[in-house]
Amino acid sequence: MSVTEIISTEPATGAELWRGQIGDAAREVAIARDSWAAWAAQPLAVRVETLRRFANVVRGRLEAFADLIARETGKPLWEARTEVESVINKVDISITAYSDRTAQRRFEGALGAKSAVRHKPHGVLAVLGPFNFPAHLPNGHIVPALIAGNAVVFKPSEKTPASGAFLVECFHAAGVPEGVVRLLIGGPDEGRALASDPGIDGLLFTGSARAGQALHRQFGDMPQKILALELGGNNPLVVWDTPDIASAAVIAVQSAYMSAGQRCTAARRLIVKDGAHDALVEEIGRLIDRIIVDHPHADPQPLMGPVIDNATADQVQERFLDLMLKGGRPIKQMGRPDPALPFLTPALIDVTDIAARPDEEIFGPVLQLIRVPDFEAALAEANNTRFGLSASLVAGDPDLYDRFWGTVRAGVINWNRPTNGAPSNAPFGGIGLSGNHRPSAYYAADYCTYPVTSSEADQPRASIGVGLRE
Ligand SMILES: NC(=O)C1=CN([C@@H]2O[C@H](COP(=O)(O)OP(=O)(O)OC[C@H]3O[C@@H](n4cnc5c(N)ncnc54)[C@H](O)[C@@H]3O)[C@@H](O)[C@H]2O)C=CC1
Ligand SMILES: O=C(O)CCC(=O)N[C@@H](CCC(=O)O)C(=O)O
Repeated sequence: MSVTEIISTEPATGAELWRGQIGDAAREVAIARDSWAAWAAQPLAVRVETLRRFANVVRGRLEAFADLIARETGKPLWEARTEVESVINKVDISITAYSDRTAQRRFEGALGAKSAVRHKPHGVLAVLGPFNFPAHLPNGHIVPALIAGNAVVFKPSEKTPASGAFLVECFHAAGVPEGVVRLLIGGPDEGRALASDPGIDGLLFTGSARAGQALHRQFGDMPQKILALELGGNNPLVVWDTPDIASAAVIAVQSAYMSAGQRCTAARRLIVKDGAHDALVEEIGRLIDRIIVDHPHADPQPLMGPVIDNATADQVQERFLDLMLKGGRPIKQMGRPDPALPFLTPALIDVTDIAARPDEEIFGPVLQLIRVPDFEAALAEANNTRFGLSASLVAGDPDLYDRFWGTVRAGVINWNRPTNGAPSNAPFGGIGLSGNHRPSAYYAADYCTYPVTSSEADQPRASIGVGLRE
């Protein structure tokens, strides 16, 4: 029997939250195709004004939106509120980015002509969103795409369709024509159908490396379509020679366990100097014991809610067990207080003695400790991954940071700051398996348009200087 509905349940309770019909990618793309030219023909000021209204609509619905995101993802309410703030802030940032990155440029050309560089929208862009930031991350593609004059077909994650539907409703309420932002409900099958629809001009994807690789293969013989991939990470946090153990431990905990470890920028590997790490590990352990893991609306507010669903909790537990079977030594065991629900307690495991450590992203609250003899080995270990999204160094010595910055391969490199919490007013993307060199956030403006170079004169101007007989 074919599935015709997507049902969204609250991870924290298992209660049904939302249900909706699975959509038809071809239909949504056709509607968007019919609508995009009129949107692109609007003056930029009209599109900008419409997007500013969208920000106001979201602002007016902040509490309802945050409540929905908290219920649907399980993230704490305070964190869901910060996600909605990011949705609002994205508008002004994207307007600035559009003029900064894609403004018209004119300069002197040959024979008194002028040269000009202007940008055009692609047409219809598909957006596939992840579950962990079901509003902020797809919004980070949709807003710049709309400002640039594209139409969008957005498929939220099958795990967070209600948040996706809410977001689309806000665009429509603000006056973005219904045909210009289309909602496609569905899972990977609908994602594949959307990605292979001949009517799209490009795909903006945030999600796992595995899905990103599949899409990259699918787009292999379509160089004419823009493909932006924002993928996962196996991010290192190196703590070296710092007297401030308390702050280092806080940075480690924030990096590893915010959003229950379900951030692409979460620290997965904590790299420390062998023999000098005991105090740090003890302090992290003390903090872990104090972390409140609870329902998103609980009082006091938790640091972490559940992971997204029971299947994910099972997988994360299996991966933790697998690290133990391979020789990892748990410092803080992963707990699951209620086996029927996906609440996991934060885990810390020493994997130094595992000879071939799996270079995989464990998308949950697991931090792997790796002890190394010297800073050279720390740098090598930080780079011992196919991914390259974020990396942080905690150390007092600026020379160490210079070496770290110069050697480590990642799109986000921080000093005495967590690996996560990247700003929206800077480019955001990774190298290696973390993306395809089309960074998002501030640079999303780049992949939402293509540049057109023109040589222009108000009268024909030409001269063949050589090669003609008198
Ligand atoms: N670099 C970045 O900016 C970010 C990356 N992520 C990454 O996203 C992942 C977590 O999100 P998930 O929702 O689990 O990712 P996912 O890859 O499972 O799903 C993402 C979206 O793609 C769709 N999809 C899945 N397989 C597909 C396929 N073969 N073809 C077409 N569509 C497909 C899904 O339905 C969903 O809408 C993590 O790996 C995380 O690191 C998450 C947030 C930010
Ligand atoms: O896309 C932006 O506007 C900035 C990047 C961003 O928000 N990054 C966040 C969340 C991404 C994730 O980890 O899933 C972060 O760095 O924490």
